[in-house]
Amino acid sequence: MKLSELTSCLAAVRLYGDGELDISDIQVDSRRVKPGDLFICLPGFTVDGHDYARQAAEQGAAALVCERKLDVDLPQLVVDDCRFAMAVLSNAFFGSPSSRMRMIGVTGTNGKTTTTYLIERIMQDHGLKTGLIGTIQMRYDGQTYPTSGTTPESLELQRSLHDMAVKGVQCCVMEVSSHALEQGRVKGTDFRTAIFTNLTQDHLDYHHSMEEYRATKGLFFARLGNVISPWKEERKYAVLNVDDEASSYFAAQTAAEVVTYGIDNQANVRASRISITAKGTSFHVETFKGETDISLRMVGKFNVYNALAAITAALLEDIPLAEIKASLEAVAGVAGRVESVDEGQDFAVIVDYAHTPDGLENVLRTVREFAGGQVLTVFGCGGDRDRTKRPKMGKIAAKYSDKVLVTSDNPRTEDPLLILRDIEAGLEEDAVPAERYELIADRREAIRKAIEMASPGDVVLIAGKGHETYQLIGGVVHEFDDRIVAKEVIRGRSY
Ligand SMILES: CC(=O)N[C@H]1[C@@H](OP(=O)(O)OP(=O)(O)OC[C@H]2O[C@@H](n3ccc(=O)[nH]c3=O)[C@H](O)[C@@H]2O)O[C@H](CO)[C@@H](O)[C@@H]1O[C@H](C)C(=O)N[C@@H](C)C(=O)N[C@H](CCC(=O)O)C(=O)O
Ligand SMILES: Nc1ncnc2c1ncn2[C@@H]1O[C@H](COP(=O)(O)OP(=O)(O)OP(=O)(O)O)[C@@H](O)[C@H]1O
Ligand SMILES: N[C@H](CCC[C@H](N)C(=O)O)C(=O)O
Ligand SMILES: [Mg+2]
Repeated sequence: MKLSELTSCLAAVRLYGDGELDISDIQVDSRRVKPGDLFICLPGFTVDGHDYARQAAEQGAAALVCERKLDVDLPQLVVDDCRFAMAVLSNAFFGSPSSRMRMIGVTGTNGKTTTTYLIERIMQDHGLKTGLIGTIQMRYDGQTYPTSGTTPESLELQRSLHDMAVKGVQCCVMEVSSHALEQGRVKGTDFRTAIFTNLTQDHLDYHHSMEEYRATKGLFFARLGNVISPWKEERKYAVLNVDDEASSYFAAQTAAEVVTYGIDNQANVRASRISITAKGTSFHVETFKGETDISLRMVGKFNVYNALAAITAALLEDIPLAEIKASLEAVAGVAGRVESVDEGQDFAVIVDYAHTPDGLENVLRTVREFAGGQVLTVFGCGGDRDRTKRPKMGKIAAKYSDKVLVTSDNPRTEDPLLILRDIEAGLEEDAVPAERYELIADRREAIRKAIEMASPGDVVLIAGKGHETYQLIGGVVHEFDDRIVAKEVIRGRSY
């Protein structure tokens, strides 16, 4: 594609140099630049991509996109905001791939991954070739690819959507994080349906206040309909959880058709008669296309919400309710979400990805409902993330557990002991007796201790890392999987 063709899709831009040269690819990491590539200089949170322009040039970059004219002998597109320019250029370069498939996006503090998995299953079973992008992985056309976060950067996203389109993917369901909305990672992506799960505290390190966090999530609904592909039906849907008060705020922001789901309040898709056991959750659902009973193999009231969101999105795709029911009932669960570790022991061990106060409270309430004995909770909080959630999670863990083992999650660049102390501050504030909790920085050791302590009928909940197969300590990535560690300890205990 010619550089000048690309510039035409950007509003405010100054071009220095030859616009007629061909661009073979786009890169944002100088280390990946190949001859003929366009290098976008991203002013990052840790380093500035402008400092790597020279290296990109040495590796054969054809041109640069930057926020100030650089002293590098290459054609340059000077823009106001490289991150936003990246989204627009990537979408144009890859030929607006989202316009070639049904896009369903899921945002909210908790439940995004689970909801996307449920939707993927329904779409696949219906015979639609479906792609999935989110926290655990990206997968389509029989292949899985690792992801480094929840929502990819716009360049990677458009590249992946393009590949999906080439491989005949008809529908893509993806998680849309608040970081992504703030940074314009999904800018230009043509969503047909935008789903909201819930809004509770997380990421206040990045968004500063709940109002700001909500406003960022609101961008998803406010922008829905801004991108309209000529061949697609123009109808867009905002699927909102009517039991979450943020929904009315989003409803007021969107031009799309609002479709609601919920349990406690009147909704277009509403569940009732909920029954939760240790094996699963059943409920009755009334929808705008009939009613039925559904028995999920996943536990917890929160999974009823995730299922309702998936049902609503699927009905909007004209999938019959009976088919939706069959697909949902076939899902055994999502990796690392209330996942049982069963080595034949006489107590339960559950690994869960709850890493927010609300997530932890939900999973603990569920666990308490079917625990035949004590609840022993192992959890920690990630470093370089919202500090204010730490004491809150400490309080919640103590409220619903008989014993709490406070340990490390991914400390990242923080001192693990200081994170533990932040959590302990919540325990102290609630005057939790010292014998009801322990601080053990080594996660393996904390898991070992909890499992050693368990008696028949007890539940050991290991929260925060779910599917993760690593632990980030300092700058080092260590292999670590709660499920494997728990298995090893249980096996060791039985001999
Ligand atoms: C805060 C944040 O969003 N950071 C993202 C940001 O990193 P950054 O700005 O620090 O990047 P940087 O290291 O400063 O580099 C700046 C630029 O220089 C370039 N560079 C750098 C070195 C070099 O030798 N050559 C070079 O060209 C880099 O490729 C980059 O383009 O840009 C990077 C790549 O473009 C992202 O990977 C990175 O996400 C980091 C890993 C991250 O932790 N993000 C989290 C907070 C996040 O986005 N989470 C959300 C929500 C999670 C959820 O609740 O589900 C998510 O969607 O994952
Ligand atoms: N609808 C829900 N409401 C509240 N908590 C939930 C809900 N669904 C799941 N959870 C809890 O949150 C944890 C994370 O769930 P899930 O991975 O589906 O959320 P997510 O929004 O994708 O998280 P992330 O922001 O990390 O991508 C689960 O392990 C569970 O404990
Ligand atoms: N998407 C979340 C995941 C947190 C998972 C937890 N294990 C941690 O590392 O803090 C985040 O990046 O904040
Ligand atoms: Mg997720």
